[in-house]
Amino acid sequence: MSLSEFALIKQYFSSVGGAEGVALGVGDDGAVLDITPDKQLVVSVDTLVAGVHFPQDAAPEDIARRTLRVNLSDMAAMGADARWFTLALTLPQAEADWLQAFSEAMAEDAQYFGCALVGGDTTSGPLSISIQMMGTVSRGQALVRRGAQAGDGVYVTGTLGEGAAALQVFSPGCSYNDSQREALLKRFYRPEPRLTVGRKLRGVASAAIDISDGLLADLGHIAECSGLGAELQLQQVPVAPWLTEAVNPDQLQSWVLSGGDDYELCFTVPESKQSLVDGMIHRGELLATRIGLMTSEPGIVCLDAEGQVQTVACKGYRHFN
Ligand SMILES: Nc1ncnc2c1ncn2[C@@H]1O[C@H](COP(=O)(O)OP(=O)(O)OP(=O)(O)O)[C@@H](O)[C@H]1O
Ligand SMILES: Cc1ncc(C[n+]2csc(CCOP(=O)(O)O)c2C)c(N)n1
Ligand SMILES: [Mg+2]
Repeated sequence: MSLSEFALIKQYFSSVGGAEGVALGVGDDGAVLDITPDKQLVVSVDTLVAGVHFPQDAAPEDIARRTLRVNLSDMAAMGADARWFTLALTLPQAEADWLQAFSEAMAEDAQYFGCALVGGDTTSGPLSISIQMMGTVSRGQALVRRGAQAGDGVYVTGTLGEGAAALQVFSPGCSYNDSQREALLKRFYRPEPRLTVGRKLRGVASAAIDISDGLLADLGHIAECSGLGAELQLQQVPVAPWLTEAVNPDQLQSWVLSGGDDYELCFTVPESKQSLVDGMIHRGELLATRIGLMTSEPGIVCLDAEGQVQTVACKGYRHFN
């Protein structure tokens, strides 16, 4: 029987680390490593494979921006300042035009987000791009998945569902109009890594993760790592109004809760900090919405507007499922 992505990692790789200087190893959005008495290095790696993470015929500039931003999203989830990255590129062929467009877009985004390419590896084979991202935080300031406590509020940045909705644009017979299509493609290829939010949440959030696999799956990681569960108020989960109008409610709910590819942050806040966070949201300093509560009972419970428990079938994207 084939193992799922997470069972595989747990069985074969979760106990390989554990050396001196490893403040946090396998199991979070990035590892946290002690480098100086007051600074820690945050490291993560994410691979994008043609046909799995983006369409085979995607433009080189789109692939470059998406790959960099998806990796920056893990730094945001850790509350880290992104600093340096390496690039491992596997290409079916070396085409000058493709490489020019890819490298120009990557350089432009790297400059915009304040990180620098410092090395990599180039091989021939099916199109696949890996970025290893390195960032820094002051010691003890990294946001981690395991820090939530029962009673903490659950929040999410931005809006959810557009990542999954964008996949329809790549299918024949897609029913979006031109401006919707454009907005979804932008969202898919240029997700906004929530680096500023991550920084603001240092010392405030008790746990954080970025939503790559879907809200239920990724909030599930915070819950599991913290030995807790969560209650989600479904009607509070933020969705772009135009998407609510354009898509049938069942389809929309599945995209919002389980679609993935949103690259927003989900984070938890202890009660003592909630008025601070709610004030920041109210003043427009933090683009986030409170969507639920951490509970001591394991599992994620979804509640509808009447407080009734709703069963949601698909929990999120998994490789090898
Ligand atoms: N082959 C591996 N060896 C060691 N650790 C791994 C391996 N694959 C994944 N991990 C670790 O397992 C955890 C979960 O990995 P995963 O790729 O799901 O990260 P994520 O941040 O949740 O998702 P995403 O890759 O979409 O950002 C991370 O801590 C990651 O570093
Ligand atoms: C062409 C195409 N088909 C499907 C998807 C959906 N998808 C693929 S991997 C993934 C989870 C995040 O990946 P990982 O866990 O590897 O970071 C999601 C939601 C896509 N993005 N592109
Ligand atoms: Mg992540």
